[in-house]
Amino acid sequence: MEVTLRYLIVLSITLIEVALIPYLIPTYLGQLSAFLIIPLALFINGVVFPFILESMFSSFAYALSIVTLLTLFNVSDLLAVTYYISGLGVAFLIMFLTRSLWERSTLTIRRLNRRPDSKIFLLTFVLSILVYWLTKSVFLVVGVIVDCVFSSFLGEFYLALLSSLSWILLPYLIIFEPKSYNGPSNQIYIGTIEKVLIKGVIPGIFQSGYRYKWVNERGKFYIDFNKMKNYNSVIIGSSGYGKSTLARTILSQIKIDYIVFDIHGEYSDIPGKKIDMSVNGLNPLSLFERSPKQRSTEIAMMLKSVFGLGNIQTMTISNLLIEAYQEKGIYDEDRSTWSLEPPTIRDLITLIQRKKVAAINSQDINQLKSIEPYLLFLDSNVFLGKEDIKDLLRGQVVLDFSKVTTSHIKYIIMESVLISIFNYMYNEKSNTLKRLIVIDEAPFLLEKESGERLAERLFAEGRKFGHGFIIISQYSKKLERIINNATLVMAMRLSEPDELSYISKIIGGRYINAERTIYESLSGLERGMMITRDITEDEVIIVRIDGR
Ligand SMILES: Nc1ncnc2c1ncn2[C@@H]1O[C@H](COP(=O)(O)OP(=O)(O)OP(=O)(O)O)[C@@H](O)[C@H]1O
Repeated sequence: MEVTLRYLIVLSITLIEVALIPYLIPTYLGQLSAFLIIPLALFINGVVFPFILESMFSSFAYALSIVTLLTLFNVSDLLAVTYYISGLGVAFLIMFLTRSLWERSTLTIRRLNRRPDSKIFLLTFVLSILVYWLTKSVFLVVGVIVDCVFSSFLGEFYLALLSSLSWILLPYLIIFEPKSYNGPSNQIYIGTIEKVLIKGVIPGIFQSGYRYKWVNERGKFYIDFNKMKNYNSVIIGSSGYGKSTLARTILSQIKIDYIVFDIHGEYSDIPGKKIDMSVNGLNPLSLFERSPKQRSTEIAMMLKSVFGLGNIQTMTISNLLIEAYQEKGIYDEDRSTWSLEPPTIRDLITLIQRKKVAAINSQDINQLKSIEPYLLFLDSNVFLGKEDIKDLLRGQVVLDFSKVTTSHIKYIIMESVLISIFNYMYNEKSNTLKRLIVIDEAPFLLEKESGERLAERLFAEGRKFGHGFIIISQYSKKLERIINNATLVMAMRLSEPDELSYISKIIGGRYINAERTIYESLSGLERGMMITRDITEDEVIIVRIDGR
């Protein structure tokens, strides 16, 4: 057989394998292909190629191209190369036992060139530049050079040409057909996948179970909210590593309504109306379609959380509120009155002052006095907003809290807006995501008991009504009760050991060794990188976020 034809056959086999394996990986066999199909293919190649090429040396030279294939399929460790080499070993044995083949093969050794072929050096130069231009990979360039030099000593120009060409063709086939995560429709592009966590081929000797390691991956990472079990996600990471940037990347592409709780004024450049909460404000005593009694309890509980009030103070406020609603003609039993204009904090203070004058015993006066300072503290123009909250929150909205001066007021507005979202949410069921709510600096809300309870309910019940949440936090404290209802946890660099182990456990799932590997990487992630579990592939990946 012609030498050229032999190399063409070998190259074609490799290319067919490369073309077929990507179709097998995502669809049918998942990670199994990396552990079964590739090693098997490599072993068979190792056995068959020496017979086709009629040379052990050429087959070995070709092994370098095989390394490319391995690298591209993330089976980049030396262990995997041994599948091919062991195949060569089997071929060697067969050749040795069948003397004729052995003799033909050893002819190559005798043919070894002492003076390398200059044509091949020129070829090396051209191919190296081409490979670098196409792939920007020094690894592949080194592969071409080694392959060519090896072939030049064999004096086989075609081997140099064909096996080097495979260093270009293999990456070309894969680079230009990246593995797609989550399909092309309804997607939000997040960035490029750089690594994927895979289970090692052999169980660890000094530890129980398989060891996990990161291998290079190529592909794009998308979020498709409608494919999520619930629409909730958590973004966690130390300050300055890109949490808000990631949220902005999502929001700048999303087509549906959203509400962003922007605590530090970091979302001014995304689409949508920006509302300065220090100016517009809203009346926290609005009913938001609740009954006056329910709403009075909610407000009293909120003030209890904010100021750490006692039970008697909380009850006093609740009763006062019911009275204040009644003074405005709003009654629990008459639903038609619920749409009347609600009282304000200022009305509540006036009511206390009137009641103090009218009180007949000192106990009543003292109770009223004990809550008065808190209400006076909240007597702010911020709470005199007359705009209908429903109109305020329609469409794509950024609620800018950066100019609201006191944290108590900030919190009360936040909780009131969330309660209104919560109450209006029940009006309509939905099978798709209709509105995304982004809460930056979530601990600010979650540290208060009433805020935590509210967030927990919203997280658990939002899906049915087409509401999804993105909770952003620097630490996991207080996230425990909501994180289990989050489909996607996107973690950036963390440094606290407790945080690291908690989040690694969440992302790593039930595999203890995976958790260890994630822990180590999470503590050293660069800015703009994250570790997450891809929900469609169920793979843990490292993504470089395309920040906007
Ligand atoms: N993916 C990215 N690509 C490029 N630059 C980024 C990326 N992510 C973040 N940065 C840069 O890092 C800086 C901090 O980012 P960002 O404000 O998003 O961090 P953060 O985690 O939200 O911080 P904080 O918790 O303090 O709000 C910004 O200057 C931003 O431009």
